[in-house]
Formats: sequence, C-alpha cells, structure tokens
Amino acid sequence: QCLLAVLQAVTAPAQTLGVKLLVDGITGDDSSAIGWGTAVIILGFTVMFVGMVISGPIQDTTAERVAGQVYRDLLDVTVSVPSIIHHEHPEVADKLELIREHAWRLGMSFEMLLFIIGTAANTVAVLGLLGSVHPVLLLLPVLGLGRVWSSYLSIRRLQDAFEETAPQGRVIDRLIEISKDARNGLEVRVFGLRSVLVDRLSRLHDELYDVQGTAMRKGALLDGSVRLLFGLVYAAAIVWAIARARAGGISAGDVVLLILVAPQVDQMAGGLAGNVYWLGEVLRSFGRYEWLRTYAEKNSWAQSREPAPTRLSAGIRLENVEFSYPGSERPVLKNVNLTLPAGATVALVGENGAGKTTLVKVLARLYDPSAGTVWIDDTDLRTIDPAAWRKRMSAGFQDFVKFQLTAREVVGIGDTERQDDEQAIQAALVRGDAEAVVARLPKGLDTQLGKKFTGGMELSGGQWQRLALARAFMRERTLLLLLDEPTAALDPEAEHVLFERFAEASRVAARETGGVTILVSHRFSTVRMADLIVVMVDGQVTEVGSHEELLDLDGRYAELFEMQARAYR
Ligand SMILES: Nc1ncnc2c1ncn2[C@@H]1O[C@H](COP(=O)(O)OP(=O)(O)OP(=O)(O)O)[C@@H](O)[C@H]1O
Repeated sequence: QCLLAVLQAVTAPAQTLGVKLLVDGITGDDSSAIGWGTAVIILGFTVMFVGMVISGPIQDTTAERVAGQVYRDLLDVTVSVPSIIHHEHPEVADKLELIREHAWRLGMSFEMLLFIIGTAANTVAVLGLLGSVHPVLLLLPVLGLGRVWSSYLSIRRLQDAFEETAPQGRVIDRLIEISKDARNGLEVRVFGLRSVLVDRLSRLHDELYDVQGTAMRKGALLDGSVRLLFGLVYAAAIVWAIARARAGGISAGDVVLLILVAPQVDQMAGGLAGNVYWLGEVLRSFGRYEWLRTYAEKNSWAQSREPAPTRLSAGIRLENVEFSYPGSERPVLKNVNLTLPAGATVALVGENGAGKTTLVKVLARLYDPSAGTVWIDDTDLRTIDPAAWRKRMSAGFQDFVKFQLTAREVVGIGDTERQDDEQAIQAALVRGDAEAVVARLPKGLDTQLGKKFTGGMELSGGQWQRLALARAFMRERTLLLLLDEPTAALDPEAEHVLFERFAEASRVAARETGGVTILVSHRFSTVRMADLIVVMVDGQVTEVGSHEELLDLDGRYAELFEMQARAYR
C-alpha cells in the first residue's frame, strides 16, 4: 500500500518529465529521448489505472474494519462502566456522541498515513522537476506555502462551522427519526404536527446553512485571492522561462514542463494543508478515544472487590442517603433512612417526581449516593463488586427494552447463564403470566419479535410488558428484585392477580435467601398487598408501615388510598 501510494504520487510529475523529454526529443530530433519520454508516459498511465483498481477497495475495507473496531470498543467500553452516570452527564454524553460520530475519522487514519506519504513523495518529485529547470524556480513552492496557509484556514473555518452547528444537526436527525418511527405516527397525525415538524426543520436548516455558508464563502474568497496571486506569479515565471528559452538558456521541453507542473504545485499546496488539518483532527479523535478509555478505567469501581452475599439475614438499610443528579445542585433524595427487612415485599409509593425511580437506581448501584450509605446486611454496597451484586438482583421497568430478538431470547437473557434452559424459561413465563402471549405466537418461543426484521411479529404494549416481566423473573434466588411500575401497561385487575401470584412465590423464595422485592406502583390495590409500604414525598421518606398501620396513621398514604378507592367505587 505504501509503495503504491508513493508510485501514484510521483506518477503525475514523472509523466510531466516524460512530456518534457518527448518535446525535447522531437525538437532536437533525439530518438532516445522520444523513446524514454513515451515509455515514462505509458508507464505512468499503467501505474495510475492499476493503482486505482487495487488501492480503492483495500483502503475502503481497511477504513471499514477500523471504524467497526471503534464501534465495538465504544459499545464495550461504555457498557463496561458499572454506573450509568456518564449517560446522564451532558458533557460526557456529548463526548461519547462525538466519538461515535467521528469513528470514521479513526477509520481514515490509515488512509491519512498513505496520503501523507504520497504528499511527501509528490513534494520531493515536484521540487526536483522545478529545480531541474532552474534553481530560482524553487521559490514558487515557497510561495505555495501561502496557499497552504489559506487552504488550512478555510478547512478549519468550515470544520469549526460544522462543530458549531452540530446541535442543530442533532435536532434535525431527531426530527427525521420522529417522522420515520411508526410509534410516533399516531401522535404526529392526531396533533397535526406536520407543519410544526417541517417548520422546525426548515428553521434549523436555515440556521445551519447560515453558519456553514458564511464559512464556505469566506474560505472561498481567501483561497481564491491567494490562488490568484500565486497564479500571477507563476504566469510571470512562465513568461521568464519563455524568454530564457528563446535566448537558448533552457529547452522548449523545460517551458512545457513548467506549464504542466503548475497545477501540481497548486495541488501539492492544497494537499499539504489538508494533511496538516486532518492530521490534527485524527489526533483529536484519538485523544477523545483515549479519554474514554481512561474515563472507563477510572470509573470501573475497581476498588469494590467484596463478593456479593448469597443470602440476606438482616436486610438492606439506607442510612442518611442523599443524591443529586450530575450537573444539578438540587438533591433528589434527601436524608433517606430506611430499613428493608430480609424477605420483605416492599411497595414504594409517592407522586410523580417524588424520587422512587432514583431510589431504585441507587439500590441497583447505578449511582452511588452523594452522601450516606447503603448497607447490605453489614456490608457497605460501595465495597461490593458491582458485577457480583447485579448477578444477585433482577429488575423489571415501565420503560423496558423491546429487544428485537426471538421470544425465547427476549425472556432468556434475563439470566444469560440459563438462557437455553427450557424449564427455566417456562417457569419465568408462568411467573410473568406470559404463557398466553407465547401461545399466540406463530412459532411459539422461536418467533422473531419486533418490526425491525422482515417477518418479525409486533406485539401490543401489554404483551411486550408481560415478556419483560418474565425476563425479570428468569433469575432465581435473587437478593433484590426491583419492579418499577413493570405492569403499567396491564389493567389493574391483571396487575392485582399477577402480584398476588408473584407475592406468594417470592415469599417462599425469600425464606431461602432473605431476598427483598421492591415494587413501585401507583395502584393501591396492588400496593396494599406489600409487607411494608414506603411513602415518598419530594425526595424524603415520610411514612413507613403496613397498609393497616398507614391507614391508622391517617397521613398522606391514607389520603391517597382513600382518593383512589373513591374513584373506583
Ligand atoms: N436523569 C436525570 N437527571 C436529572 N434529574 C432527574 C433525572 N431523572 C430524574 N430526575 C429528577 O429527579 C426527580 C425524581 O425523579 P424520579 O424519576 O426518581 O421520580 P419518581 O418518583 O420515580 O416519578 P414517577 O412516579 O413519575 O416515575 C424528579 O424531579 C426529576 O426531575
């Protein structure tokens, strides 16, 4: 590849030399010069065509392979971080997005290297040609440096404009995604959002082209002026060369060479500018990539090495737990003190935004508390290996993932170690009350789900949710089962039946492991079944007790319960 790059880069100068030899051969009746000139020209064409055929595909596949590796690494490194805090941090999320967007730049690094080698070879060859006519002509490429400078400035200005308008570009992408996604189709039509979307898109496009267009115009003006100046000086050099040729100082072939080499000097200058700029950009992309690796290493919680317990004897205790999301001063959890006894089924209730999901995430150790401690029996959760802790828990969420896999995989990945265990999958389906969903699928558990695949079967929201619940029930003997409104898509009666069945099963299991089940729900018919009910108001725990105890207390719980009961009467 390197040899080919060098050969391709010197082809044009070599052919120019061939033309010079040919002209000198014809005017001086020198058949050897004519022969050499013709041979060099034909050889040049051969290298050019063979090079085009060979190098294109090799470079493309190399770039694809490097970019593919970058995507793989990006996924691996981001998922390897045990916390999800980097997804919540706008600055970090922006950097991740830039790395993903610029993966192709890293893919191009090999091509860049070849380009640099080619430009270097081309520069040496062009300088050699000019010097061979007259050493004073070497001043021309020095002038060409002005063109390197102007070209560099123009590319940089344009790239700065691209970066400046990146936020608009991202919103445009999202708007297009909204219009493409069938799930949004209904709302877009019902609310008549066509003109809202189109107007927004046009406005963003105008903003984007305003900035980018200005950069392009300014760049073209500067580049054009410097090129014009360079062209005038070059024209003067040609006039000088003609005069010298007429005086017999140089040959006619030298004049032809000087004329033919002009676009190559211009191209060389442009190539150098491009190289300098893109080299900087590739190094910047490598820098970001390196930053991500260091970030992942620093946030790997490598100091948390304690094994996770296999059973709970006392339970889980939150002591003075506080939490604020990154980039926000506002505490979302405030001085939470709470004991979740081993073996208990605990319901978390509270109004929207009270902090229930945040508490669930802290228990899963997706975040560490900003202050305070989560105790697993007598062990600080921060000291337990996060991967080991996750293996001891399971979870079902309201905004579960609709994995576009077969039904068997959608459920089985709830416990990857037993993913192919037919009995385990069947048991999970029973616990999630999802047997009926699978029974209706054309190929049963082997049906491909989701519309992303041709022939994939789309399910209703409730059917997807039952499968997600079955997935949450794949793992047995868990110490913590987190269920954050996992039945929101089911009707209250179905939720009630499911939890009655589930609560009984979990009580039996809890006797063995002391596992705790946490259920977030807004439905009091389900909540009342829990052993312990925790009421949250504005990030604080305000009431804790059984259904009867909290009714006797006649506080917020009693008020909310009464309100819902009245609505159902
Ligand atoms: N990723 C986030 N970044 C910043 N603030 C957040 C984030 N997620 C939630 N919050 C804020 O934290 C508070 C608690 O949110 P949380 O999702 O824990 O409430 P919740 O009780 O589960 O509500 P809901 O019943 O609506 O699900 C809210 O005020 C919300 O604005």
